[in-house]
Amino acid sequence: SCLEDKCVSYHEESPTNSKRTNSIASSVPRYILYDVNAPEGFNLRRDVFMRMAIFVRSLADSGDWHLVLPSWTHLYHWKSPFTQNHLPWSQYFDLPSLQKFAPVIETSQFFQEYGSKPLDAVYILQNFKNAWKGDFKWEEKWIFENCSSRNSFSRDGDGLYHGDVWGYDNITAFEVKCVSFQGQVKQLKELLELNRDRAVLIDHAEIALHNHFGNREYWRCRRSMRFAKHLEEVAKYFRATFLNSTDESDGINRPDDWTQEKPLRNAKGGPYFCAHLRRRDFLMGRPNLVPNFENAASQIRKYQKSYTDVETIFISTDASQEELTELKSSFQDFNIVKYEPSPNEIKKFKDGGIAIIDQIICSHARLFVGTCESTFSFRIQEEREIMGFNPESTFNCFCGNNVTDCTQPSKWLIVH
Ligand SMILES: C[C@@H]1O[C@H](OP(=O)(O)OP(=O)(O)OC[C@H]2O[C@@H](n3cnc4c(=O)[nH]c(N)nc43)[C@H](O)[C@@H]2O)[C@@H](O)[C@H](O)[C@@H]1O
Repeated sequence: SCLEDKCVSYHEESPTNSKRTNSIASSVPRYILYDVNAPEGFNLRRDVFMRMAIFVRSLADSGDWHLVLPSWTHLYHWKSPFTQNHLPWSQYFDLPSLQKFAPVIETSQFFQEYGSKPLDAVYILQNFKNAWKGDFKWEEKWIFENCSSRNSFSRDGDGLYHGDVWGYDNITAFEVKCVSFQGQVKQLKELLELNRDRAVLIDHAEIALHNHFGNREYWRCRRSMRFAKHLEEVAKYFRATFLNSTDESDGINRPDDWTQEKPLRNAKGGPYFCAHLRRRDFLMGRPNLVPNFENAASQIRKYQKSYTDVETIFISTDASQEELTELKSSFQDFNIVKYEPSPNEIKKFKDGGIAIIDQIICSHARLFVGTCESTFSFRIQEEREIMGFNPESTFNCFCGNNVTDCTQPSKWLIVH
């Protein structure tokens, strides 16, 4: 927890504190904004969202707090040649479902309600300098310290800090502080209690860990992350048209309202396998985990022994066009199906939406084999847990080249 002297000096150091909100009625809306390390991908960001949503939900008795959903800026992995900035969460997720778990609002609503006033505080989380080194000891702690890396905020003549948040370059704040932070997200409450702030931005929120990974609260939050209906519709049509797969025939019973879901274990899935074959930066970053296509196809053939009636394989991949030709020849013994969106669909759904459609189709397969350590695959596994598949059909990943018996994913089973 906060070391006392640092907490005190925080107040003394702040020359603009007089302008900060210092007393507010409990009914006044208050806002937590957050941001994530720029290079992180979409599916890790979903996990960071969960940590923050679970945290903000836990603040229900401490004021009218809202979590502001960070509008999407163009992510590194989004390769289509048009910019994809300032996208709302409703582009990808069903907002009413999210709001049944935690008080979340879109960035646009935050600007409407809060206007262009300076944020009260920006807390930039960073790892402790000695983290994981020498006599490092794991404990929950945080402390204000000098910033260990550059950030976008700088102090101007008006005494305010000006910076760039989510691609908006006109954000101002009364205070910007770096916080060496280790431990669970719930520690952020101590930071919030230092002042009666109305709007606080937590940057590098990925540094704060889940309060509890995999408990009931975790899964309730995860279940609330229903995809946007327009993406669900496309995936549903694709499954019915090209994969002979409908919820009825696949034994899937998912009520429209996630709070009505019951624990189930009888999902069967459509008559197809799904292979998630992660390429691109994974080939560089985790080469030992990525098999070539020939090898991947022979691994699927082994699974086929337990699923003798399945001959169709749905391929989900970020492979390049050139790689796809090779992929198709390697899998030619199978009936290969791939979702290939038209340019119009890519413009409409964006790269994130196309990836989600792939994920939805994969999550309904009879058997899923993913890429080890890919968060894209992890999110599919969770989706299958929610729908009630046999875990044996879900927690599988391809072994890299020259490896016959690799570590398979941990079975994170759903808790209701
Ligand atoms: C090596 C690490 O990998 C981590 O990726 P990893 O967990 O797989 O998963 P993501 O963080 O989602 O990043 C991968 C991104 O690549 C695209 N992508 C990957 N697989 C597919 C697919 O099957 N279909 C489609 N349509 N798109 C795909 C998609 O935009 C997705 O969000 C990154 O988050 C880290 O930044 C780092 O690069």
